[in-house]
Amino acid sequence: MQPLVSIKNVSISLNQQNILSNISFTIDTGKIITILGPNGAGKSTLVKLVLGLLKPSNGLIVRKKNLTIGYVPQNLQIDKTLPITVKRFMQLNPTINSHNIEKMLHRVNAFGLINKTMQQLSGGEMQRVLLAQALVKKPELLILDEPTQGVDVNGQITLYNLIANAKNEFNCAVLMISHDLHLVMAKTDEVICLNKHICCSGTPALVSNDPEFIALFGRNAANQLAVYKHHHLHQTNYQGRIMLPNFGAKKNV
Ligand SMILES: Nc1ncnc2c1ncn2[C@@H]1O[C@H](COP(=O)(O)OP(=O)(O)OP(=O)(O)O)[C@@H](O)[C@H]1O
Repeated sequence: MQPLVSIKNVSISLNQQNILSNISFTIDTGKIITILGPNGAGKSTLVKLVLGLLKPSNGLIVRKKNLTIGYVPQNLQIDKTLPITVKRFMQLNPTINSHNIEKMLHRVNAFGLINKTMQQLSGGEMQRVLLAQALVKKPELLILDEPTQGVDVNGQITLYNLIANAKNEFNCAVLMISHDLHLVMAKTDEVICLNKHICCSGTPALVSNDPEFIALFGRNAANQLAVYKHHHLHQTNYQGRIMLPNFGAKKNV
């Protein structure tokens, strides 16, 4: 099957600064890809390239013809002086009818919020509404940039479950940036570890069999988390989130 997006040897420089080099991977229907990497690694830049908001300096990005993309940003800055209800927000896309809007809000457990203003929403509620907004046009590709920032642990679990269910229901692909390794990895098909280039990539299945990890965290945690063996140690700071620097997947050095 033709990939939804094919990224071939892509590099990008911004203001004479080399941001990403030699990036190659494909995004295929029905797959969840998680991008992880330290601050400044180029994760958001890569997402912008996939979205078509930035053009590569070198290399090629090929998108399936008429590809529909749903995008969930990190957060949405809404002017406090311009209150807008969830319903009005969802109606900003005039091609979507009310029935589908209500159905999608039900789908993400946010129907009860329909008459609230966007400004009133908690972090988790806001992300569920943004997810509904991204899903309502039934995208072939769902892209999420750190969707759980500012969301508590229960909210994170809910959100990742919704994302995985949506992928199954709509048979779309998911590309997301996340630091929540312990929550996200069990639902991820492929991890791309980025630090201005792809350091390594591969399936989280490797993790659960890593004896060091099992010894450290136990089998239960191993089922939830991926361990990747990494050739070069990056100075990453995940501020309490688990980041294991020793990777064992596909190498790209
Ligand atoms: N328009 C720009 N001009 C110059 N440099 C830029 C521009 N946009 C981003 N950068 C730089 O590119 C690098 C990658 O930025 P990017 O936002 O993609 O990283 P990130 O991995 O998403 O980081 P974070 O985890 O902190 O969100 C950073 O060093 C950033 O300062």
